[in-house]
Amino acid sequence: MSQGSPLLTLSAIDKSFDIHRVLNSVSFELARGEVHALLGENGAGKSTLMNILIGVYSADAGKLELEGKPLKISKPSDSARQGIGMVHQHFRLVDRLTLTENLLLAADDHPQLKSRAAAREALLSTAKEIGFTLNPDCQVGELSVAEKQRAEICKVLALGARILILDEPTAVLTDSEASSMLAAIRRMAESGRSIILITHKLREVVGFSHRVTIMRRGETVAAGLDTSDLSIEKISSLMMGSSSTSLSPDGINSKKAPGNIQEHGPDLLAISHLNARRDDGAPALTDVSLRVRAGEILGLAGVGGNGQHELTELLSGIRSASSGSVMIDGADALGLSPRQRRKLGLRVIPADRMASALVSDLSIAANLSLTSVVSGRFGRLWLNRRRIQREAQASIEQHEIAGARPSGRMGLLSGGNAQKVLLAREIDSGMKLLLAHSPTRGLDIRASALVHQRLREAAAKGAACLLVSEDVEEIMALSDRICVISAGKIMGELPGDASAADIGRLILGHE
Ligand SMILES: Nc1ncnc2c1ncn2[C@@H]1O[C@H](COP(=O)(O)OP(=O)(O)OP(=O)(O)O)[C@@H](O)[C@H]1O
Repeated sequence: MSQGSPLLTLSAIDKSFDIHRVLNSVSFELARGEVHALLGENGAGKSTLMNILIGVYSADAGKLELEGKPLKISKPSDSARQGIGMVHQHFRLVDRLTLTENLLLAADDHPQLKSRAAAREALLSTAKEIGFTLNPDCQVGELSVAEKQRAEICKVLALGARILILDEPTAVLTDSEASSMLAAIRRMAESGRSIILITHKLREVVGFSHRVTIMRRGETVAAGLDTSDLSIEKISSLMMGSSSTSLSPDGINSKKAPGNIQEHGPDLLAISHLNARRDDGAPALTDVSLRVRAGEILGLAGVGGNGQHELTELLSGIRSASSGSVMIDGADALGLSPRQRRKLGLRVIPADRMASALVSDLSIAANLSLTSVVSGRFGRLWLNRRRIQREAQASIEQHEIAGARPSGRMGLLSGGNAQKVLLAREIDSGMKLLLAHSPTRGLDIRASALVHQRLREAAAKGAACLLVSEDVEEIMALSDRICVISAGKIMGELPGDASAADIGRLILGHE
């Protein structure tokens, strides 16, 4: 990392939405060739600050400077012209096009990338430089999540980014994919680029970043600290205020709650010899049998892409099985709609909450009441809107959904607060079986701990919980029993106190 004058400086940035002050005199400084982690709890203001830098929002006050000169950014193309690029969590690639075509689509301001051959060559040389392999002629829709991410990074770099903002780049990756991504990020910095790494994973901050800036509630609480002098405990207390370090680095309370393991009741979920296919016709699930009893959490561990997605869709009622049976609370559920399964007591926290469970264009009250409206609880002919608002306000208070108003738009909530809305809606008195898929993905330490607490409480009250997660620590922290899935097959069952090595052996197919 090069010393000397900073490459980029943001000083005393203010931003409000209506009367809500989101950034309060925030400062941030980036050096040439560094990986600079930007850290803060859900809702701290990280995305808003970065959106100001890339021209999506404009600041109400404050100053931006690039190489000591004022930087004027009023729209995204201004930041791109200055060599600032962002890779968002939801990739901006068109699935039906090849990677080369995606680059051409984004290359309006880049006459040197106008021909297909030039765009293709730019992608290949960028990939080679940072140690990625990619095929520029492959349709993006055929790529895995990790490949799409590499593709998006190459696209942004090929467009000339020298400052690269990465928004939680490892959130959707497996452990080994994440390690190679982090190593590539270091290589990008070594080649002179500057990286802003937004992450919730403190190990990535300490292990892979040169410096860290920490935000809390719209303010900078630590600016540009050298990570070589910092422990994970110190970072976590700076992030959350001093009261806070009973949580482990990734937000996982390492002990199961005392009394969590109780006398388990009857099977509320019984899956027998289930077979299903993927969208492309290949086998997704082969002869899967599982049962989850009242009062227990069954963890389903495995590397992502091994049938977990299809299993959750199938249990939710949005994918069909080729054979086998699924019983929910003793009733045959396979032929039932999602709504009928809900009546049996099934509640679902899907992996991609914004795509499959929440409606970002609707209000928070509408999202909280969505399922009750369908069931007629707020009236059959006319909706009792006042009651919907009143109950939403009570839910917001009870679940401490910061910055939320019943009439506020769902899509504007931060990730952690959006998950709280979903938990508030799904964990209700009618719940018997909770299916939670990667419930803490993208959440900060405190929000993750809250989700874990909710799962434990649900089990303690007698619900059966199926926790599907790629995060082995999460599985170990919460599960009473653990099953391992690989290539769509259940590889075996382990007790809740099994070690990561035991789980790893089953994932690899070794007894
Ligand atoms: N366009 C907007 N209108 C109103 N409020 C907004 C808007 N964008 C963000 N907010 C609010 O600003 C606050 C900061 O949100 P922001 O997304 O910047 O946080 P974050 O630190 O990136 O959180 P996360 O880690 O969950 O992504 C939140 O309370 C959010 O609801």
